[in-house]
Amino acid sequence: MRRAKISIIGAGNVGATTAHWCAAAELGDIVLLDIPQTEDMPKGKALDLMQSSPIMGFDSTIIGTNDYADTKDSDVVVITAGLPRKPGMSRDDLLATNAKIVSSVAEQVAKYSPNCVIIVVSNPLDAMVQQAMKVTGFPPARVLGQAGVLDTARYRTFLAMELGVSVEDVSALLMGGHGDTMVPMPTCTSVGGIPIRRLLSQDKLDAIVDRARKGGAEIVGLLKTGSAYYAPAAATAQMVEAIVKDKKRLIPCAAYCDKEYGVGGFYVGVPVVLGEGGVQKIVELELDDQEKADFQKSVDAVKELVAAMTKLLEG
Ligand SMILES: NC(=O)c1ccc[n+]([C@@H]2O[C@H](COP(=O)([O-])OP(=O)(O)OC[C@H]3O[C@@H](n4cnc5c(N)ncnc54)[C@H](O)[C@@H]3O)[C@@H](O)[C@H]2O)c1
Ligand SMILES: O=C(O)C[C@H](O)C(=O)O
Repeated sequence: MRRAKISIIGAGNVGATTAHWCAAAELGDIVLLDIPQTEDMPKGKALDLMQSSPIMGFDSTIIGTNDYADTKDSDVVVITAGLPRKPGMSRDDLLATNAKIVSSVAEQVAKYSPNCVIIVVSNPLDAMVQQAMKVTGFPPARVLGQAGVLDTARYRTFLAMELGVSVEDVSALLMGGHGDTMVPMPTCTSVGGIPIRRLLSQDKLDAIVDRARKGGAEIVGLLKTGSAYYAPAAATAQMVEAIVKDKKRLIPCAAYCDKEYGVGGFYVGVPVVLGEGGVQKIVELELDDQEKADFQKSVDAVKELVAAMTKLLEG
């Protein structure tokens, strides 16, 4: 059986850690790419990671490079290239710099791996994934963004901490954009099969939702030099796994919604079936009035961000 080829563009914190999780799970052979100015850094990280394989017991070839030719014919390409935010910044403050970076990366990805599935991680996520689809001209099913798996994992972690139970028993869903307007779905949250509202008061639930919404900023405030990477990389690796193993995971991703949820042609976090070829299906839920209003607010924020990006890029 042929191993999957996974290229990761941007060999910084999220990129290198995604390579680590993907290699440890034997998801395929990995190419870690960064800009020429970083010289041999991607090679160094790749070799270091390879040397952990006899200890950890995984078979995966990992190479580091500054040359897109090495990424040729990848099955999955993860884009983590771009600046992370610093304390006091919002993700949207990265728009101008990262839109240019993601555009140039997407152009190279389309040239060297015209049949791949792209997972965008760079922020501000919902605008970056829209730009990647535009530049590559790929069908929307093959371009998606990582946000919901991470945001949901944060929400699940805080719920498990509050209830003193295993994270494994907490099942949940968050929708909307990857920003302060993300939409938690208490009606889709349960612990060991028990609806969350039977276990937690509304006040406690609201506080947990608020912490999950601000989960990225909480880590930025603690790290001071950049943003989260262990959990974001684990979330990305889970998406890579779903694609290369055609697992058909039902998980939240930033997916292109046109008629779906009445979004009208933008990327936003929704539950999808993720497998071979990318997004196999967008799962449309009946939202209650509050969820509808919150989701619309989040979609409006994404639309504003994309409009700002278009203005920046077009002059
Ligand atoms: N979607 C999410 O949930 C999520 C989570 C965490 C981080 N992020 C975002 O991911 C991005 C990366 O975060 P990080 O912590 O790894 O940052 P980092 O600074 O550690 O790494 C970024 C890497 O991108 C490289 N890079 C810059 N321009 C490039 C280009 N044109 N081509 C290839 N590589 C290029 C840099 O040299 C650097 O090595 C940031 O934008 C961050 O906000 C998103
Ligand atoms: O918060 C950030 O800037 C990084 C990422 O989007 C996160 O949620 O951790």
